[in-house]
Amino acid sequence: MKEHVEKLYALSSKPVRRIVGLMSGTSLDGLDVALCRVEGSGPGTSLQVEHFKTVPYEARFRNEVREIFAKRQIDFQHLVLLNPLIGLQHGQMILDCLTEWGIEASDVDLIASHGQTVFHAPQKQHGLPGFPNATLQIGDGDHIAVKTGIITLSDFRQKHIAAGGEGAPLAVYGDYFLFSQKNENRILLNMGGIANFTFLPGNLDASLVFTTDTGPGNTLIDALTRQLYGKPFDENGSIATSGNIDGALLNALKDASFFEQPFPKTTGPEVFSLGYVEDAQKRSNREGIAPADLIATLTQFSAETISEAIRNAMPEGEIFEVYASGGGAHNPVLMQAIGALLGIQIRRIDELGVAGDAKEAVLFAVLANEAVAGEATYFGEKQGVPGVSMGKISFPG
Ligand SMILES: Nc1ncnc2c1ncn2[C@@H]1O[C@H](COP(=O)(O)OP(=O)(O)OP(=O)(O)O)[C@@H](O)[C@H]1O
Ligand SMILES: CC(=O)N[C@H]1[C@@H]2OC[C@@H](O2)[C@@H](O)[C@@H]1O[C@H](C)C(=O)O
Repeated sequence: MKEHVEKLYALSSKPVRRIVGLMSGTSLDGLDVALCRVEGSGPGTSLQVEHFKTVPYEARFRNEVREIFAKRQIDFQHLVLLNPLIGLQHGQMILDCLTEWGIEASDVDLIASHGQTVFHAPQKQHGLPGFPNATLQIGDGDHIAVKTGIITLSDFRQKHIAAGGEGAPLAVYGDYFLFSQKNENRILLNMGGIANFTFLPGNLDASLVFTTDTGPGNTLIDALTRQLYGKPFDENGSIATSGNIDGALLNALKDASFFEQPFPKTTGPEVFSLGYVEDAQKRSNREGIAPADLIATLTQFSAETISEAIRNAMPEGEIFEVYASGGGAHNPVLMQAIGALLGIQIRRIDELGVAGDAKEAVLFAVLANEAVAGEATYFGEKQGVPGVSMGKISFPG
């Protein structure tokens, strides 16, 4: 309908847009909801997080998603049913947040919804000749738009693949626009289920900017803590602190083709799963390892693969700062191990004005802002994809 297109067109020239960014990550802990006030676009973007909340998922809902999450064989009907269900649930969660914050839905310009990744399959991972990079996020945008009455952009990753990427990480776009700083080389490290980082050169040269996954962040620590201790995660690294790192198992864990691949690269819990750990235990003859030693070793595995990736990305002798975000930034064992391996004090992204837990939701608000009001930004050869506009538009009526 013309009325919707006209509204969208008017949005593109508003001086300030109010955008709700949403992220539901691989940890399945909840929906991150960030209400952002965004001015300008591209390198001229300035953004303020007005409100942020992680709406926790109920155990039943989390288990429903786990039934299909990162699995090659699933009940197909279950996947089809979850697509609208997640859209509706996310829509309701947004409405509840807005009520809590005293904001009318009519005062929000856009919703930017990542959805829930259910399977990530870059070509380098699936290896099937003739098949492209692929990834699937569910939680349909039309349902969010109709439920909330707010124009919704969703399914951001497909355009990245269509333009030659692996569909992730998309962090580079938000990181470059919001956090680049002249004369400071920055690594923005996000440690969710999977860890990734963006390199932002202090000379602000967009063609040197790039972003990549490094491998597991918390996903293996979470999976084994769930299995061995019946807890969702190793709170404050207390289990890891009580265990010892096992060198033989650590070497077996690090012996995987993903770590040999050049940057940029992506992965997911499809690879870094319970089966991955069991296989490394078998190869290193550590099937009987004490639970705390296993958690300590998995924590060190994340820390070493993250630090080695950062080292490999930085030119020799170059000075840089690392700003951490995501749930892993709350794990002191992980943070200290990375700092020790890199020989620097790891800082937190919160110092740069955005709460670490909100950063990924904010990223999608930036991507939606770019789609509606931005110009093409060239990121050069290193990133491997052109500066495309991402996200599919759903009108509420
Ligand atoms: N206090 C804490 N101590 C240790 N770990 C923590 C703490 N708080 C959060 N975490 C870890 O952070 C995880 C959640 O991180 P986050 O929400 O950033 O991940 P995600 O966004 O779901 O994942 P991804 O970024 O891979 O999509 C938890 O599952 C847990 O492992
Ligand atoms: C396929 C997918 O959902 N990937 C996520 C995941 O979580 C962290 C890491 O793996 C990253 O590559 C990506 O998310 C962030 C938001 C990104 O695209 O930058």
